[in-house]
Amino acid sequence: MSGYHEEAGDYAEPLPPAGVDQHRIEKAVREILLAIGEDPDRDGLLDTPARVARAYAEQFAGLDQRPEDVLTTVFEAGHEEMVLVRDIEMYSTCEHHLVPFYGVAHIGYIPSAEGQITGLSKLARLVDVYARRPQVQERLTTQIADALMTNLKPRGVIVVIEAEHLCMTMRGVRKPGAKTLTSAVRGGFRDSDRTRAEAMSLILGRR
Ligand SMILES: Nc1nc2c(ncn2[C@@H]2O[C@H](COP(=O)(O)OP(=O)(O)OP(=O)(O)O)[C@@H](O)[C@H]2O)c(=O)[nH]1
Ligand SMILES: [Zn+2]
Repeated sequence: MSGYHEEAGDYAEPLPPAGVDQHRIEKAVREILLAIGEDPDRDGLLDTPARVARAYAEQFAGLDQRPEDVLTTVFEAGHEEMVLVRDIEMYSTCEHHLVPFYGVAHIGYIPSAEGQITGLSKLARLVDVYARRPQVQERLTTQIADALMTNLKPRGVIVVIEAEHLCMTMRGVRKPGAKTLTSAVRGGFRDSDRTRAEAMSLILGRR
Protein backbone atom coordinates (compact mmCIF):
# COMPACT_ATOMS: atom_id res chain seq x y z
CA MET A 1 0.00 0.00 0.00
CA SER A 2 1.34 3.41 -0.83
CA GLY A 3 0.24 6.93 -1.53
CA TYR A 4 -1.65 7.57 -4.72
CA HIS A 5 -0.25 9.68 -7.50
CA GLU A 6 -2.73 10.77 -10.08
CA GLU A 7 -1.89 9.36 -13.47
CA ALA A 8 -1.27 11.78 -16.29
CA GLY A 9 -4.08 11.87 -18.78
CA ASP A 10 -7.28 13.64 -19.56
CA TYR A 11 -8.72 12.89 -16.14
CA ALA A 12 -6.04 15.07 -14.52
CA GLU A 13 -7.52 18.10 -16.27
CA PRO A 14 -11.18 17.35 -16.72
CA LEU A 15 -13.24 19.16 -19.29
CA PRO A 16 -15.53 21.77 -17.78
CA PRO A 17 -18.69 20.05 -16.59
CA ALA A 18 -21.64 20.77 -18.86
CA GLY A 19 -23.57 22.06 -15.87
CA VAL A 20 -21.01 24.72 -14.92
CA ASP A 21 -21.89 28.01 -16.59
CA GLN A 22 -18.49 29.68 -16.73
CA HIS A 23 -19.83 32.92 -18.19
CA ARG A 24 -22.19 33.27 -15.25
CA ILE A 25 -19.38 32.62 -12.77
CA GLU A 26 -17.29 35.33 -14.44
CA LYS A 27 -20.07 37.87 -14.05
CA ALA A 28 -20.61 36.87 -10.42
CA VAL A 29 -16.91 37.10 -9.57
CA ARG A 30 -16.73 40.56 -11.07
CA GLU A 31 -19.66 41.52 -8.83
CA ILE A 32 -17.91 40.09 -5.77
CA LEU A 33 -14.76 42.06 -6.57
CA LEU A 34 -16.83 45.24 -6.80
CA ALA A 35 -18.66 44.33 -3.59
CA ILE A 36 -15.43 44.04 -1.59
CA GLY A 37 -14.39 47.46 -2.84
CA GLU A 38 -11.85 46.26 -5.39
CA ASP A 39 -11.37 47.51 -8.93
CA PRO A 40 -11.99 44.54 -11.25
CA ASP A 41 -10.49 46.55 -14.12
CA ARG A 42 -7.07 46.99 -12.58
CA ASP A 43 -4.32 45.01 -14.28
CA GLY A 44 -3.92 42.23 -11.74
CA LEU A 45 -7.64 41.49 -11.60
CA LEU A 46 -8.58 41.78 -15.26
CA ASP A 47 -8.40 38.04 -15.94
CA THR A 48 -9.47 36.95 -12.47
CA PRO A 49 -13.17 36.30 -13.20
CA ALA A 50 -12.24 34.01 -16.10
CA ARG A 51 -9.58 32.28 -14.01
CA VAL A 52 -12.00 31.67 -11.16
CA ALA A 53 -14.56 30.32 -13.63
CA ARG A 54 -12.01 27.82 -14.96
CA ALA A 55 -10.94 26.90 -11.45
CA TYR A 56 -14.55 26.31 -10.37
CA ALA A 57 -15.21 24.19 -13.45
CA GLU A 58 -12.34 21.98 -12.30
CA GLN A 59 -13.22 22.05 -8.59
CA PHE A 60 -16.82 21.10 -9.30
CA ALA A 61 -16.28 18.70 -12.20
CA GLY A 62 -17.57 15.85 -10.05
CA LEU A 63 -21.11 17.21 -10.31
CA ASP A 64 -21.20 15.79 -13.82
CA GLN A 65 -19.66 12.44 -12.99
CA ARG A 66 -21.13 9.27 -11.64
CA PRO A 67 -19.27 6.50 -9.81
CA GLU A 68 -19.88 4.07 -12.68
CA ASP A 69 -17.98 6.46 -14.98
CA VAL A 70 -14.77 5.73 -13.08
CA LEU A 71 -15.34 2.25 -11.66
CA THR A 72 -14.95 0.93 -15.18
CA THR A 73 -12.49 -1.84 -14.48
CA VAL A 74 -14.09 -4.55 -12.41
CA PHE A 75 -12.64 -8.02 -12.69
CA GLU A 76 -12.68 -11.32 -10.91
CA ALA A 77 -9.33 -12.15 -9.37
CA GLY A 78 -10.44 -14.72 -6.86
CA HIS A 79 -9.01 -12.51 -4.12
CA GLU A 80 -11.27 -12.61 -1.11
CA GLU A 81 -9.18 -10.80 1.47
CA MET A 82 -9.16 -7.13 2.37
CA VAL A 83 -7.80 -4.61 -0.13
CA LEU A 84 -6.85 -1.25 1.33
CA VAL A 85 -5.47 1.89 -0.29
CA ARG A 86 -4.50 4.50 2.19
CA ASP A 87 -3.33 8.12 2.05
CA ILE A 88 -5.23 9.03 -1.11
CA GLU A 89 -4.79 12.80 -1.40
CA MET A 90 -8.10 14.56 -1.45
CA TYR A 91 -9.16 18.16 -2.12
CA SER A 92 -12.74 19.24 -1.74
CA THR A 93 -14.77 22.41 -1.22
CA CYS A 94 -16.76 23.10 1.92
CA GLU A 95 -20.33 23.79 0.89
CA HIS A 96 -20.85 26.27 3.73
CA HIS A 97 -18.06 28.70 2.90
CA LEU A 98 -16.82 27.55 -0.51
CA VAL A 99 -13.26 27.25 0.75
CA PRO A 100 -11.16 24.11 0.52
CA PHE A 101 -10.97 21.24 2.90
CA TYR A 102 -8.25 18.77 2.14
CA GLY A 103 -6.47 15.75 3.49
CA VAL A 104 -6.37 12.05 2.84
CA ALA A 105 -8.87 9.30 2.26
CA HIS A 106 -8.33 5.65 3.12
CA ILE A 107 -10.49 3.05 1.41
CA GLY A 108 -10.70 -0.64 2.19
CA TYR A 109 -13.01 -3.35 0.95
CA ILE A 110 -13.48 -7.08 1.19
CA PRO A 111 -14.26 -8.44 -2.30
CA SER A 112 -17.43 -10.36 -3.04
CA ALA A 113 -17.41 -14.15 -2.74
CA GLU A 114 -16.64 -14.25 -6.49
CA GLY A 115 -13.53 -12.17 -5.76
CA GLN A 116 -14.62 -9.14 -7.76
CA ILE A 117 -12.05 -6.38 -7.50
CA THR A 118 -11.46 -3.04 -9.19
CA GLY A 119 -8.32 -1.24 -10.32
CA LEU A 120 -6.59 0.48 -7.41
CA SER A 121 -6.50 3.82 -9.21
CA LYS A 122 -10.29 3.61 -9.59
CA LEU A 123 -10.66 4.01 -5.83
CA ALA A 124 -8.76 7.29 -6.02
CA ARG A 125 -10.82 8.39 -9.02
CA LEU A 126 -13.96 7.65 -7.05
CA VAL A 127 -12.78 9.97 -4.28
CA ASP A 128 -12.43 12.75 -6.86
CA VAL A 129 -15.93 12.19 -8.26
CA TYR A 130 -17.41 13.09 -4.90
CA ALA A 131 -14.71 15.49 -3.66
CA ARG A 132 -15.10 17.76 -6.70
CA ARG A 133 -18.46 19.03 -5.56
CA PRO A 134 -19.64 21.40 -2.85
CA GLN A 135 -19.41 19.02 0.09
CA VAL A 136 -19.47 18.27 3.77
CA GLN A 137 -16.96 15.69 4.89
CA GLU A 138 -19.54 13.33 6.32
CA ARG A 139 -21.49 13.10 3.05
CA LEU A 140 -18.29 12.69 1.03
CA THR A 141 -17.34 9.74 3.23
CA THR A 142 -20.70 7.95 3.01
CA GLN A 143 -21.09 8.59 -0.73
CA ILE A 144 -17.77 6.88 -1.44
CA ALA A 145 -18.72 3.91 0.76
CA ASP A 146 -22.18 3.56 -0.77
CA ALA A 147 -20.89 3.83 -4.34
CA LEU A 148 -18.47 0.99 -3.70
CA MET A 149 -21.18 -1.15 -2.13
CA THR A 150 -23.46 -0.60 -5.12
CA ASN A 151 -20.91 -1.04 -7.88
CA LEU A 152 -18.58 -3.75 -6.52
CA LYS A 153 -21.01 -5.66 -4.33
CA PRO A 154 -18.20 -6.33 -1.85
CA ARG A 155 -18.68 -8.05 1.50
CA GLY A 156 -17.63 -4.88 3.27
CA VAL A 157 -16.32 -1.36 2.83
CA ILE A 158 -14.49 1.05 5.12
CA VAL A 159 -13.80 4.67 4.25
CA VAL A 160 -11.90 6.99 6.56
CA ILE A 161 -11.20 10.62 5.71
CA GLU A 162 -8.88 12.92 7.62
CA ALA A 163 -9.10 16.54 6.59
CA GLU A 164 -8.31 20.09 7.54
CA HIS A 165 -11.01 22.66 6.82
CA LEU A 166 -9.76 26.09 5.80
CA CYS A 167 -13.03 27.56 7.08
CA MET A 168 -11.85 26.52 10.55
CA THR A 169 -8.27 27.66 10.14
CA MET A 170 -8.00 30.80 8.00
CA ARG A 171 -11.24 32.33 9.30
CA GLY A 172 -13.98 31.81 11.86
CA VAL A 173 -12.82 29.86 14.88
CA ARG A 174 -9.19 29.85 13.56
CA LYS A 175 -7.87 26.57 14.88
CA PRO A 176 -5.03 25.61 12.54
CA GLY A 177 -4.05 21.97 12.75
CA ALA A 178 -7.45 20.72 13.86
CA LYS A 179 -8.20 17.58 11.87
CA THR A 180 -11.65 16.18 11.25
CA LEU A 181 -11.90 12.40 10.99
CA THR A 182 -14.95 10.71 9.52
CA SER A 183 -15.59 7.08 8.78
CA ALA A 184 -18.20 4.99 7.05
CA VAL A 185 -18.30 1.23 7.53
CA ARG A 186 -20.48 -1.23 5.70
CA GLY A 187 -20.95 -5.00 5.70
CA GLY A 188 -18.16 -7.00 7.34
CA PHE A 189 -16.45 -3.88 8.68
CA ARG A 190 -19.61 -2.93 10.50
CA ASP A 191 -20.44 -6.43 11.75
CA SER A 192 -17.01 -7.57 12.92
CA ASP A 193 -15.01 -5.64 15.51
CA ARG A 194 -11.93 -7.66 14.58
CA THR A 195 -12.13 -6.84 10.86
CA ARG A 196 -12.71 -3.17 11.59
CA ALA A 197 -9.81 -3.12 14.07
CA GLU A 198 -7.52 -4.78 11.51
CA ALA A 199 -8.43 -2.14 8.92
CA MET A 200 -7.97 0.70 11.39
CA SER A 201 -4.54 -0.55 12.41
CA LEU A 202 -3.52 -0.72 8.73
CA ILE A 203 -4.88 2.77 8.18
CA LEU A 204 -3.40 4.40 11.25
CA GLY A 205 -0.21 2.34 11.52
CA ARG A 206 3.29 3.44 10.51
CA ARG A 207 2.89 7.13 11.31
N1 LIG B 1 -20.34 18.75 9.97
C1 LIG B 1 -19.59 19.50 9.14
N2 LIG B 1 -19.50 20.82 9.38
C2 LIG B 1 -18.75 21.54 8.53
C3 LIG B 1 -18.06 21.01 7.45
N3 LIG B 1 -17.40 22.00 6.82
C4 LIG B 1 -17.68 23.12 7.52
N4 LIG B 1 -18.48 22.86 8.55
C5 LIG B 1 -19.08 23.71 9.59
O1 LIG B 1 -20.25 24.29 9.13
C6 LIG B 1 -20.64 25.22 10.13
C7 LIG B 1 -21.44 26.34 9.56
O2 LIG B 1 -21.85 27.06 10.66
P1 LIG B 1 -22.61 28.45 10.62
O3 LIG B 1 -22.79 28.93 12.03
O4 LIG B 1 -23.80 28.35 9.74
O5 LIG B 1 -21.57 29.38 9.82
P2 LIG B 1 -20.49 30.40 10.40
O6 LIG B 1 -21.18 31.51 11.14
O7 LIG B 1 -19.61 30.81 9.26
O8 LIG B 1 -19.71 29.49 11.44
P3 LIG B 1 -18.21 29.55 11.98
O9 LIG B 1 -17.37 28.73 11.05
O10 LIG B 1 -18.27 28.95 13.34
O11 LIG B 1 -17.78 31.00 11.97
C8 LIG B 1 -19.35 25.60 10.84
O12 LIG B 1 -19.42 25.12 12.16
C9 LIG B 1 -18.26 24.85 10.06
O13 LIG B 1 -17.18 24.46 10.87
C10 LIG B 1 -18.19 19.60 7.23
O14 LIG B 1 -17.64 19.03 6.29
N5 LIG B 1 -18.96 18.90 8.11
ZN1 LIG C 1 -16.83 25.70 5.84
